[in-house]
Amino acid sequence: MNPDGLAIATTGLSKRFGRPGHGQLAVDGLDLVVPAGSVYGFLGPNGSGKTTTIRMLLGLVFATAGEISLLGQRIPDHAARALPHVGSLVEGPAFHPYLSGRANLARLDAADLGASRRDSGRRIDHALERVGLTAAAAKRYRNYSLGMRQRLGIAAALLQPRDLLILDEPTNGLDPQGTREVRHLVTQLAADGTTVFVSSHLLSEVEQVCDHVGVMRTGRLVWQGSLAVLGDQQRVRVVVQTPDSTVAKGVLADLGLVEINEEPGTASAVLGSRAPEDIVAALVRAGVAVRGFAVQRPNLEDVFVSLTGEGFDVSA
Ligand SMILES: Nc1ncnc2c1ncn2[C@@H]1O[C@H](COP(=O)(O)OP(=O)(O)OP(=O)(O)O)[C@@H](O)[C@H]1O
Repeated sequence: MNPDGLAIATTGLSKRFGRPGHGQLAVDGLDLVVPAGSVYGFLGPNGSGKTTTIRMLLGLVFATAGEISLLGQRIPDHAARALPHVGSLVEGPAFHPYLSGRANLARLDAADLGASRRDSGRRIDHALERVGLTAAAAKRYRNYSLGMRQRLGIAAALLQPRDLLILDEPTNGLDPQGTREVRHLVTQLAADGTTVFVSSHLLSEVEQVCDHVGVMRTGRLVWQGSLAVLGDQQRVRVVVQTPDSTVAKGVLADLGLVEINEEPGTASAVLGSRAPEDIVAALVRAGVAVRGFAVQRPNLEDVFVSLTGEGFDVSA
């Protein structure tokens, strides 16, 4: 693969719609860094430029400025080298409602002139199996649930072996069951070693499946990084509920905990390297009446707010 270990890298990627010097800057100076093997959540409210970025990555629209490297190949110049290794789901493929899932895939597979005809059946079976649609393969597309439709779209992207999958809002419009199905599928694909770049306007969704995230706001990438930060012990806090909050505060301090807060009825601190059970034991030994004890891990929103100093507003 590419020498720098990145599945996608862009520098200064920008797109202006309309006349040069006028019109709207839909994407503004994006430096995306998507490590190979990652599940990268491309997060941002509707209209923040996610689809436009994805269309540029796939060579579907020209960038106004900037550079794109996809699997180590420059886009659009070397798109023909990179794109056969990239599966995508953008605005969903047009499926025929009266044909079965299998027959729909067969039509798309037949349109791929680079694929050998002899292996067609095997390719289709494999793609159906990977998205869990083997049992429903003979059902007409119009009778598929929304989740099944979306999974068929992903199956279409998987007719060939892929190193990278780019999915634009794959759970948009899905009910909770469909969302779970797609989320599970993304996790499975990633476990098989495929890099997945998936856009979403839902923070909770990205948090559940992704290990890297980029946050878009009005065309700009406002934060990008690894979600390993969520497991960072320095961000985990213990919260003690007790009428003896002043004594509890002293116990936490004696144990060497830092960033201690005390309010009437609660004392809290950063957990650090201490085991929660040792803290409870020390509190009890000191005669603190522990009414509640919680270990609070930060969620993506907390981390985002602490890193950028801004609220996360997906409805903007
Ligand atoms: N072909 C186009 N011509 C003019 N403006 C466009 C075009 N495509 C997108 N835009 C504008 O560019 C901005 C970014 O749109 P884009 O679709 O990339 O955002 P998005 O984050 O993917 O949102 P959504 O989830 O709603 O698709 C929007 O203001 C949109 O109106």
